[in-house]
Amino acid sequence: MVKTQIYSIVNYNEAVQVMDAGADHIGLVPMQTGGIPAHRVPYDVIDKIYAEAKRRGVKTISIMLNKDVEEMFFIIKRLNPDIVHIAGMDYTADQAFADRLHKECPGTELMQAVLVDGPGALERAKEYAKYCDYLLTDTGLAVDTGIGASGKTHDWNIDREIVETVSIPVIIAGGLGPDNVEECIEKIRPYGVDSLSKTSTKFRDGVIEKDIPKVKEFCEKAHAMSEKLNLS
Ligand SMILES: O=C(O)c1ccccc1N[C@@H]1O[C@H](COP(=O)(O)O)[C@@H](O)[C@H]1O
Repeated sequence: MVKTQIYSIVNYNEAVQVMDAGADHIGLVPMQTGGIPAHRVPYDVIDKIYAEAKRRGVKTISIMLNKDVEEMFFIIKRLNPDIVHIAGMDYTADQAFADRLHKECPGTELMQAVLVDGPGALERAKEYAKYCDYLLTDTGLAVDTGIGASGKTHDWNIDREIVETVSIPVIIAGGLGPDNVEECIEKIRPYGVDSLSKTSTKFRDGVIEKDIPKVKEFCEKAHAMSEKLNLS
C-alpha cells in the first residue's frame, strides 16, 4: 500500500484527526533556529503527538530546516522521531551524518529531500540513496527555510526515473492533493505520497490548519489507487 504522509501538524487534536483520517506518516516542524518560525511545534506538544502516533503504528517525522548539525542531533535525541527529514536549503545530509545518526539515534531513520529542478536531480538522488533510508522528492525552495512547502508540482518524469533507479523508498511531495494524488501514483508508483498546502487552510497571518475532509479524501484516494494497481 502506498504510504500517505501528511504535513504540517501543529497541535495534538489535529494530529489525532489526521491519523483518524488515514495518514500513515505524520510530519511536523519542531522548534528550531533559523528561517521563518511558521507553525513550529513545542517539544512537549510533540511528545504527546508522537506517543499517540507510536501507539497507533503511525510513523513520526521531524523536519530540519536549519543548518546546525549539533542542534539537529539535540532535537532528534530529545524527540526520538521515527524519521528525520533533512530539508534545509543550506544543509544536505552526508555519509558522516547518516553514520552518526545510526550510531547515536538507532531508532531514527534518515530522509533527505531532493529538489527536483531538472535532470540533475537524478544524480543527486543516486548519491543520497547510498546512505539515506528514504528520499523525498519535492518542488521548490520555501522562503528562507528549505526544500518544499511550495504547493506546486514538478516534472514527474524525473521522479519516475528516480523511483526506477534507486533501491530505497521514495516519497513524492510538491503540490499533491486530492485532485492529483491518483494520477501521481499511477504515473510514478512511489513508496509514498506527501501533502501539505493542498490539505491545509492557510490564514493571512501565516497560521496553518489541516483541512480534515481534504486529508481524508487524499488518504482514501491514495490507498484506493494503490489497491487498484496492486502496489504493496
Ligand atoms: O512543513 C513545512 O512547514 C515546510 C517548510 C519548509 C520546507 C518544507 C516544508 N515541508 C515539506 O514540504 C512538502 C511539500 O509541501 P506542499 O504540499 O507542496 O505544500 C511538505 O509536505 C513537507 O514534506
